[in-house]
Amino acid sequence: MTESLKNTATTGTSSLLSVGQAGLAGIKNASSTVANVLWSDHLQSHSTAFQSQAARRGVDADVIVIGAGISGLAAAKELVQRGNKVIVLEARDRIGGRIDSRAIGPQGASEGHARVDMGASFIHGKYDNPIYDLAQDLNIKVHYTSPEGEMRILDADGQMNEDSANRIGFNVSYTFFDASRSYAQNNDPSPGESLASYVFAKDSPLFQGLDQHDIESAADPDQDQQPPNLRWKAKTLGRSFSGWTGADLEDVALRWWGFERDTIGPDGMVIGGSYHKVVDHLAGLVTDPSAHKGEIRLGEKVERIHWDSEGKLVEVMVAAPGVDLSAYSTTRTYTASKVICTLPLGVLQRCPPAFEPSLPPRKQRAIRALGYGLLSKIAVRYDKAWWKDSDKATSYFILPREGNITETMPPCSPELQRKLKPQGLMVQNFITIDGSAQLVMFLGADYGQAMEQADPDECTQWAHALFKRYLSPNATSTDIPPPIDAIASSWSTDPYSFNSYTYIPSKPDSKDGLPVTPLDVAEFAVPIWAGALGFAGEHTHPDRYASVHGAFESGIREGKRMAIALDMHRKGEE
Ligand SMILES: Cc1cc2nc3c(=O)[nH]c(=O)nc-3n(C[C@H](O)[C@H](O)[C@H](O)COP(=O)(O)OP(=O)(O)OC[C@H]3O[C@@H](n4cnc5c(N)ncnc54)[C@H](O)[C@@H]3O)c2cc1C
Repeated sequence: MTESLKNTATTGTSSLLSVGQAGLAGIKNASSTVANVLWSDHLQSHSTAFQSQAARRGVDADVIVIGAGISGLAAAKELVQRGNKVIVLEARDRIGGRIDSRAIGPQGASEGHARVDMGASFIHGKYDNPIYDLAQDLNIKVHYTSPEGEMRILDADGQMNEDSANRIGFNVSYTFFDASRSYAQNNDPSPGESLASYVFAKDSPLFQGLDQHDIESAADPDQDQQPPNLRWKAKTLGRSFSGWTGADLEDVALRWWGFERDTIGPDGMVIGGSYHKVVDHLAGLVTDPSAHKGEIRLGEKVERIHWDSEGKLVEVMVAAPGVDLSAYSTTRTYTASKVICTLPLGVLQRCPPAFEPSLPPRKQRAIRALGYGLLSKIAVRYDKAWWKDSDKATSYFILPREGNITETMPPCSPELQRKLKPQGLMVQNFITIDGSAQLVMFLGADYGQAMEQADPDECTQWAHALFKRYLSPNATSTDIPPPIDAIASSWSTDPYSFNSYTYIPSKPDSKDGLPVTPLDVAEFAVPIWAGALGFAGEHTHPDRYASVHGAFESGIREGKRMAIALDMHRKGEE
């Protein structure tokens, strides 16, 4: 956060750092105090007009939206376009939340220079997906993997022939995306059964067609033993899908796997770290200067949400991050008829604001019981690409080596290493727009935790060594340049996210002992406080949780619902 933001937030004077189409550059360069000051000046006039209208009604806005991630921005856009006054309160000094197109390299985030998407980078499903449609409208380049797949399974020893690699690759994606889903639907797995119990079962399609001898003589990979036969490789590759679920497959419920009605068609990778264009576009619509209806305020951490049921108002109290809440005079209160809360599940679980009155038991159960997993990334940038297929959005899967399963484990203590199960690592060739070359490693669940706890420089060296060994095993070290930059994510400790996305766990709720189901996700979509407090965010969409498109749709859903309620109120139809 910049000094100017910190100051305004703690003194309680105006921190009217809003986002407007013309001002997006100011937001992107939020580290530049000069840009902020200039932008604040511009906003003073904009907000004065806004406040004088609101003041007449004794409230700051019709609706306050908490969080400027994609769900909050979608909700705010919907409300503004339907004629409502909206303030979006965002704790960070940037918009986008778990969409985080980070500048990498010396030039910063100016247009045409390198960025990398450290949060969402794929558009999952081409059809029935509003994010794909938006990307088309905004001319965002999306790379679609061909049906044959630009997927390379890599074995540092070069022992695996192409046929075996293809077979394993097919088995893993078929088992994970098709067979397990139809098994769960056509059978009646108990709520406690895990996705792993099907995927790694002895007769699982994961092992179909693999060498019979290998299958019979397979050692249990969990026993930290040799031999890396094909069955073992398929299993370690299968484990790398903890990046997809955010959790070990042992922790994900089989029963609800494939229950969702999700988007259709292939996944596409957003090129050049440009996912931010989607949120920038929505922010522009929210703060459209011709409408003067919406504002986005950064550096406003919501600490308390109070419903005045008699006055039919909701008060939202904000504090500068780190400010002691007992010093209420240093905070600011916003008042509105309604509030939409898009705080991530991780924030609601670990560091929620005070809800007054407290959240009803069913909402509390949903918060407690749902799983919230981790996907981490480390992006390493080079002057030029030295690996094959650097012009394609290739996914490389690095498999552990025989006799050296710790090599593919992030740098961590021997105790932690003993807890990690051997698993493959997905590395994405990340297509840039500035001519530089980037490799991004995806690490799910425990691997992500270990990486995010480690020293970033050590992680970079570890990732670089793995890339060298696996992506170009025959090159001499002089052929391969050292990295020029690297960024590692920190989603697990980020106080505005605390991990990455929702999953439905196989473990029952710790308090009532009952199974967790998609109804717990649906529970979030139910507004409370006589409709004054609504909820949006990826964790509130039973069909499309854990995704950008799900979060977006949840925001549109809540924005629309509140706009209708406000219209009815204005017409006296309540
Ligand atoms: C590493 C990673 C990779 C991913 N990859 C993909 C992908 O490829 N494709 C895909 O579809 N999805 C992906 N996802 C999931 C997707 O990014 C999320 O589902 C989606 O962006 C969530 O949007 P949201 O609006 O629900 O939440 P968020 O984006 O988290 O928005 C919530 C906002 O609330 C703010 N906030 C938090 N606390 C406070 C507070 N106290 N006061 C005020 N504001 C607060 C946060 O700063 C944040 O801006 C990925 C996520 C991660 C982390």
